[in-house]
Amino acid sequence: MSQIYDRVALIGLGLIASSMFWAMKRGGLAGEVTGYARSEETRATAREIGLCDRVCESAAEAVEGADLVVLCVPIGAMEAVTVEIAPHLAKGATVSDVGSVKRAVIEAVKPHLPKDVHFVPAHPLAGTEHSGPKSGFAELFENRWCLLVPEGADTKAVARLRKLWEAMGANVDEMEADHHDLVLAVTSHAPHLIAYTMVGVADDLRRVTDSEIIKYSAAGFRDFTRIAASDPTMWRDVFLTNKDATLEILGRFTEELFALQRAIRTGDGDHLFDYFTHTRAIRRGIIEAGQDTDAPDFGRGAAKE
Ligand SMILES: NC(=O)C1=CN([C@@H]2O[C@H](COP(=O)(O)OP(=O)(O)OC[C@H]3O[C@@H](n4cnc5c(N)ncnc54)[C@H](O)[C@@H]3O)[C@@H](O)[C@H]2O)C=CC1
Ligand SMILES: O=C(O)C(=O)Cc1ccc(O)cc1
Repeated sequence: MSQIYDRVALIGLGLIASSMFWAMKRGGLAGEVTGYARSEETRATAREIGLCDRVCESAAEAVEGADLVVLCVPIGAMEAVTVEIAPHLAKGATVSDVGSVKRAVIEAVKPHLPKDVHFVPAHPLAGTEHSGPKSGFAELFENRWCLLVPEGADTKAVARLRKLWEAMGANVDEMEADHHDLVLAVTSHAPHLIAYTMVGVADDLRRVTDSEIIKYSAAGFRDFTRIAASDPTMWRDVFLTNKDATLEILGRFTEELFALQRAIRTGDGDHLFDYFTHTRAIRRGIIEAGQDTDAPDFGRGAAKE
């Protein structure tokens, strides 16, 4: 595959940045890739494992001369990083990010960028519960969606970034920021919160010992524990910044949960049966649309069925 950018800078060297690096290297998609992470330890690990062609001592140094800069830090760090790099960005460069929430990132980043750079927010819908520089792999984005939220950005800059994500194996769609945040609240953010809660509940239930929880974990609970092992900083930031959409979905969730609770208490088998028949149809619809991988890890390189 041919080179799409001459110089890419990755700010934050965790799961997503390292997966991008390996995918770009595999495909020859970037000339030089520079990287920066806040912690000395992460920078040392990156140098050790060959993550990035050049690991820099500051974000400012990393973005110098880059034609693409991708912010791969937790959402709460996006603004500070942008303020730091803004004076050092090359004229005509594209700045993007991979944050799980889009409106908050746009509000944190856009006001600080010079007028002569293009801002094209992005969100790859691919990940695992692992984090850090060693957790990435080139196949992470294969057959996964990457949503671009261009909000009127230069069409050539958007098309070039789309090309990069497609070359890394992703299917690309464009979406408006608030809609993105609502869709993700339903499909990712609320489910993560429910998983965190379920694992917390199991832990509270002292009648079920830890060893029993581990020993008898059926697939459903096992998936909850996997999701609940996700990075606490990242997920704290997701809920703090996608507050309204998450609260709306959780409101609906608790209403439905109470209705099911009532059906169980009153012995209303018809309600339960109809509800589960409806949800089964939704699942089958997803499979027929070819959008389920049945992979144990969401995003772990499984091909579309
Ligand atoms: N983990 C996942 O499954 C997915 C995460 N995302 C988004 O991608 C972004 C990064 O997530 P991961 O790669 O999973 O995180 P990670 O925890 O693996 O890596 C984050 C990196 O950012 C660095 N960092 C933190 N604060 C910094 C700062 N102020 N300046 C410079 N570097 C800083 C950390 O040292 C670390 O190297 C987040 O915004 C997250 O919402 C998007 C899709 C999936
Ligand atoms: O590991 C999982 O189950 C995920 O859901 C991965 C994931 C986490 C955050 C995102 O914004 C996108 C994908």
